[in-house]
Amino acid sequence: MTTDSRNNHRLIHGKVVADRILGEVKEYVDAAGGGDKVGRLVSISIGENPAVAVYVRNQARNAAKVGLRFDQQLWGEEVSQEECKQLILEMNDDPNVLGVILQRPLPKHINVRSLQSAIHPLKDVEGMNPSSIGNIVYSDIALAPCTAAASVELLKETGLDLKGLEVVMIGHSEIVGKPAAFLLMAEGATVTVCHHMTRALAIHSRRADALVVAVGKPHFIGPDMIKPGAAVIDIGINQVTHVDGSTKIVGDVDTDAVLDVAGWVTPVPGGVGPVTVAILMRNAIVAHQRQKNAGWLD
Ligand SMILES: NC(=O)C1=CN([C@@H]2O[C@H](COP(=O)(O)OP(=O)(O)OC[C@H]3O[C@@H](n4cnc5c(N)ncnc54)[C@H](OP(=O)(O)O)[C@@H]3O)[C@@H](O)[C@H]2O)C=CC1
Ligand SMILES: Nc1nc(=O)c2c([nH]1)NC[C@@H]1CN(c3ccc(C(=O)N[C@@H](CCC(=O)O)C(=O)O)cc3)C=[N+]21
Repeated sequence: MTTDSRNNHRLIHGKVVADRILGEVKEYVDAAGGGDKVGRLVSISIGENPAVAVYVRNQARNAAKVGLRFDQQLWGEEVSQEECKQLILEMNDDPNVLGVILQRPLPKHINVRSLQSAIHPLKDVEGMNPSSIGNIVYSDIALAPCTAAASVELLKETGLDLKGLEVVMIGHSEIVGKPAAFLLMAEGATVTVCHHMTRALAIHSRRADALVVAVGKPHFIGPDMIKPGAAVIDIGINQVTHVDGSTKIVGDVDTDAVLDVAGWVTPVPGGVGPVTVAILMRNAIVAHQRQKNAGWLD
């Protein structure tokens, strides 16, 4: 089924939002004296993972676009918890390190919560240190987990007034679903959070003015699951293999089918992904500002 061209205008393209954010970041970096002055963004991956590789490749591309130095570190699967913690603590004290992001997933023997806490809050560019997450409960949302923040930016792109908006979040992960719910509450939305224990999911999804989906199941949401005219933010990234063996990335939403009913839909790829990467760059300069205000930088 092809998408009726009449409805393609209902797609919210992430690139437009991402480019606007990247423009602001580039301006800040230039005004601060350029990448050498601002310090490098460190991305830590432990072991190989295709989804992480895509994300890190785009981080590198965007860092180059805004003039930030990017240090892509790939540690072996066998690295110990203690070694990781030691390396991160050294980065906290290294004035040339602007911020650190720890890519997920991590090997089973690594305690992600412990490593997240080891990244100093002022260098925690993904906002996943418990104290950073705590800030968004206090509605200090300037530096928040990237995908959650990207979802809110894309929802704002619709022009809908978030105050009192009925938003249903499907998925309650610590890195997407839960932070997104708090960010939406900070904007004044009325938020319902669903997960696999939620009974009669469709009752919730069909009453939503805006539906944010972070489940990880291809085409999980069809037109029967949404209210006509609703905004649909698709966070899912799923690789599907066709009968001919070719693979494709699709979201949690059946975009073509939903386009006939929804008011707005974010496509996958081309929606939340690019904005997630741009938000990481923006978080990096927020961290720089906070380090300056804390007297860490001369
Ligand atoms: N674009 C981007 O930047 C990013 C995209 N993603 C993508 O977002 C998706 C979600 O990832 P992540 O947030 O890590 O989520 P997780 O994979 O950690 O968890 C999936 C969530 O969906 C819920 N869920 C699973 N099945 C159902 C169901 N049948 N009904 C209702 N809820 C259900 C789970 O509930 P429960 O926990 O109760 O089982 C859980 O909260 C993935 O596709 C991931 O690739 C992730 C990070 C960044
Ligand atoms: N600590 C941590 N935080 C994350 O946010 C995180 C993570 N670990 N591990 C991996 C997943 C995956 N993820 C993506 C983000 C953007 C794109 C992205 O840029 N996607 C483009 C297409 C990519 C391309 O094909 O170039 C798009 O959707 O248009 C992809 C994947 C973040 N993740």
